[in-house]
Amino acid sequence: MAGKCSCKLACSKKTVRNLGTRRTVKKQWQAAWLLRAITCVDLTTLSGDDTFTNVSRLCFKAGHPVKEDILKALGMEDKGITCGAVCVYPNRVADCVKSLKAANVNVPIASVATGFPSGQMPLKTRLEEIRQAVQDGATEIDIVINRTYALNGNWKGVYDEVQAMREACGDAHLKTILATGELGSMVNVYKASLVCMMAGADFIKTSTGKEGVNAILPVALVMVRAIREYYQKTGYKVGFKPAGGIRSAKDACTWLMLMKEELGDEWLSPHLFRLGASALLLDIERQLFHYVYGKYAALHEIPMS
Ligand SMILES: O=C[C@H](O)COP(=O)(O)O
Repeated sequence: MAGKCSCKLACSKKTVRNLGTRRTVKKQWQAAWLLRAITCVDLTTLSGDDTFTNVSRLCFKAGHPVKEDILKALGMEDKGITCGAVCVYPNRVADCVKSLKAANVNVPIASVATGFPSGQMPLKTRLEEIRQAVQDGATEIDIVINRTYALNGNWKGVYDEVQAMREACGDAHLKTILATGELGSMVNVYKASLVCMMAGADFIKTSTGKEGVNAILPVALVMVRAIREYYQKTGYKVGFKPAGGIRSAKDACTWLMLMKEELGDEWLSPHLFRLGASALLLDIERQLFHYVYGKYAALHEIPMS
């Protein structure tokens, strides 16, 4: 991706290169950061072969993200640590409602909607999909923006659609997925971020996880700076959700550092920060296991990850 100003782009690259190195967290501080990361994870399954069975398992895991013995060793067994939400296709929302109830787990249900991931459907259908997901029990909706409009510079079109989606959500939180890997330039990422926030997004999210390039730090930096600018100008705090390809505990810490450095401590909690990930929890649990037991877990030792 190339922005108009190569100097700014070089600065962004330097800023993000330093993120994982300038500040590193180790030992008990790393364990604390990882537990914090867990509370911000939107534990996700978005597959064609999703069934009630794997969705139930996901829901249970979202409510019990770390094994009891590890939590006890960390003195955190009574802190009610859960993931930020579960994230599924609209057709699986009812499965989540049933599974969370059966497991006695209180975790929000996020549903992707609006013809995820491409969004190539009539607006009427996309809005109906949102309403149905909310009616079925989703309290958070992850929509995709219209990339055709964005690439053609039709920002009014993007704004109008997101605003209609905002309305269709009712009380549900709206996360707008920019699909930055398909936006073609940093300038478009910046404009799309602002347009979504102006249209009422509660969160802006990098990617669907299905693009060729998903959550990457240089692009995220543009988005979080747009959030900062929007906050400074309007007083509204908008959340940030990187998603797609986030797999390691180290990555999770780096994303938290980005939030701390660019937006401050308030953006280190689930109401303003989420990590969209299907496979991140395994590595986080492995690292916590290592911190507690001084060795890496065999897979059978953390079977629910
Ligand atoms: O919104 C979440 C993403 O689809 C998850 O992507 P991932 O499977 O690469 O973690």
